[in-house]
Amino acid sequence: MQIYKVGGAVRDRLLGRAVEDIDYVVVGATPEQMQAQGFRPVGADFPVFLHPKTGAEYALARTERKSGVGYGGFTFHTDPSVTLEEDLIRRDLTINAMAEDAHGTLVDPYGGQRDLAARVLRHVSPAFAEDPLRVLRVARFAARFAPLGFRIAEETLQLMRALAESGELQALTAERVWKETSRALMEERPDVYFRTLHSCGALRVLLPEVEQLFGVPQPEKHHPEIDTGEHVMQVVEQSAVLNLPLAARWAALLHDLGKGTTPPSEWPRHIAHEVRGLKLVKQVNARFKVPRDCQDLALLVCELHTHCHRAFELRGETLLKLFQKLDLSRRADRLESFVGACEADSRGRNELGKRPYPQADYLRGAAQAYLAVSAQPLLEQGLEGAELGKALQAERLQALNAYKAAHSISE
Ligand SMILES: Nc1ccn([C@@H]2O[C@H](COP(=O)(O)OP(=O)(O)OP(=O)(O)O)[C@@H](O)[C@H]2O)c(=O)n1
Repeated sequence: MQIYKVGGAVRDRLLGRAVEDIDYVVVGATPEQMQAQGFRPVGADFPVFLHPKTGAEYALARTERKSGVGYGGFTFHTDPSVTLEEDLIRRDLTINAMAEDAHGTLVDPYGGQRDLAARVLRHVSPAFAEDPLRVLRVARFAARFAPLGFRIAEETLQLMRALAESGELQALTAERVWKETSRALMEERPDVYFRTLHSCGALRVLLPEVEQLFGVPQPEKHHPEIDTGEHVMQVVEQSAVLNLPLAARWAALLHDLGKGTTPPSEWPRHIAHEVRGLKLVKQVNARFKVPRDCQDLALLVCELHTHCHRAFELRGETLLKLFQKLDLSRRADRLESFVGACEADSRGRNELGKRPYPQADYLRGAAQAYLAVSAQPLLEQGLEGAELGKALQAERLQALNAYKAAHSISE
């Protein structure tokens, strides 16, 4: 049997990037031979094995034929006569379809090096269409490699368009879509993922609530970019510039969904879009079985982002309600993500986005004042239950009013 490194490890080495995990392909072996050498099979029907010591993945060279729609709709053909070239041709992109033998010799039958040098994401062959998830993968690689100047080949975009139109994307499981999307959100240019999906027609299928923001105008005074879809893309981009965690990036993507349901007669204003957005955010969260912390933050940012922008105008009572909604006394960690997503929103507006955002520090200070109020003295006075709750809120309100007063004096 011959063993080769394949895929991301080869690509990343050639790009001079850190190699995280190494995948291997094995040519000329049977499952029985692999097991005899101590490799552990990953699943009953899947020709992938784990190395007994390193845990690295070793896949038998295989060809795939489609047998049905969706995940699990594959049959694998694997036998010792499948060649390395036959295995590589069914992979997604030329830059992912290179292999390297134990001596470091590169096997590159489909122009991976050429495309790396030219900064092109190009599919290897029509076998690309065997797995519709690849539409999302290409968009994710575009998001990752955009800072290096990569673009998607025109013929690959056409194939992605055809797949988006074929209805196959609907069959992708929630888990697979969320995995790609959450990984893409953590890339350097997450907006490029959504821009790519928008341009090939996949956003319409996967996230129609975001798709419908394109073409919706906002008032030029606050939004020189005008188009709501463009605004949201810039906000998502800024969420990465600010190095925000996943939940805040997800919230950045969904914060303005309500603007997609404003009657055109009201454009470019979007009265109560924060509340109108909530139903749509819930809908998207449920569709992709999004983790709880991401779900909750997206709802909070959707409902309350304008509060954050208007922080200086908020009365003590409103600040109190805001912090209660954020459940700050139990979830103090949430403040940074909330404020971060709101700052990304403020920055995602062309040149106007370069304005400072003093609201962030103001709210941080107010939150400190709120959290500094301790229940201990009240407990010592013998208060309990609803009475204790009421007294605690009164003290918090006092602290917030004092903070507000001190802040306006110092201004
Ligand atoms: N739907 C898929 C998934 C994977 N692959 C192939 O399997 C390799 C390994 O897949 P994976 O580990 O998911 O991706 P990497 O390329 O290693 O990228 P990443 O750095 O994102 O892990 C890819 O390079 C590609 O050759 C593919 O062709 N189609």
